[in-house]
Amino acid sequence: MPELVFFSGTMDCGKSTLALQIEHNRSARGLQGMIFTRDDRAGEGKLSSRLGLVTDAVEVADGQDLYVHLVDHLSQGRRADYVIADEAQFLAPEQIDQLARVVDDLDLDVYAFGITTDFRSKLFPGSQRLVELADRVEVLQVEALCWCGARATHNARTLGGHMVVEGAQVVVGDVNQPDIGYEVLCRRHHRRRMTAATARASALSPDVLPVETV
Ligand SMILES: Nc1ncnc2c1ncn2[C@@H]1O[C@H](COP(=O)(O)OP(=O)(O)O)[C@@H](O)[C@H]1O
Ligand SMILES: Cc1cn([C@H]2C[C@H](O)[C@@H](COP(=O)(O)O)O2)c(=O)[nH]c1=O
Repeated sequence: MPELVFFSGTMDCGKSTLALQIEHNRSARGLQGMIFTRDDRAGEGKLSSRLGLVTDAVEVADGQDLYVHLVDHLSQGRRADYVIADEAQFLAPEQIDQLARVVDDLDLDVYAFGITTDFRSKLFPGSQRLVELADRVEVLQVEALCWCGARATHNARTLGGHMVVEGAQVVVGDVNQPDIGYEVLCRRHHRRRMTAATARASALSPDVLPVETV
């Protein structure tokens, strides 16, 4: 049975790498994939991994109907044996419904990859819809780690190394704004807004001893 699978995890846990591996293994056996992405750090129409691999992809636009895109593609006599959607957190909920329809009505497997929550630990609308609709949600095996060594479960946005909790939900990483970065943290340190830089700074500052009053 074809499936809608949501591979989810924090940033930097290997989602795009896995997407490229699935694509490689299937294309090595003569299958052809339809690859969707949106706002990849490598630029428009690219699916890239931090390991340096990159492939061409269809850049999804606002309001684009992904089911219609597949139907048009197939009715032109072109092939699509499976579908990959990277950066799926950036898709609209309706586009996730369209991907579910691709599974159910076109009998194609759809592998979606994305982060579940944003820098404030709130669900992205696209990821929420994936959790609601997916046949399976798979958490990636390679753990990203917090600076303290615990498993990283949350994504922090940083400004000059300091965690911020205000701002737009979507700010693509590694492009345009050099001051803004992302860091994965465990829940404890995300709650305390303690990044690697702030932890280092507080470790360096001299202990403040309680002052005894007479
Ligand atoms: N220099 C490196 N050597 C080995 N593995 C690396 C290196 N740089 C990145 N990685 C691996 O790549 C992962 C990030 O891959 P990527 O697919 O881009 O992540 P995601 O799409 O989840 O953000 C890291 O978690 C790490 O396992
Ligand atoms: C937490 C968070 C992330 N983003 C952006 C930053 C990156 O461009 C992608 C995640 O890509 P990755 O391959 O999983 O590293 O999402 C964002 O726009 N808003 C956020 O809150």
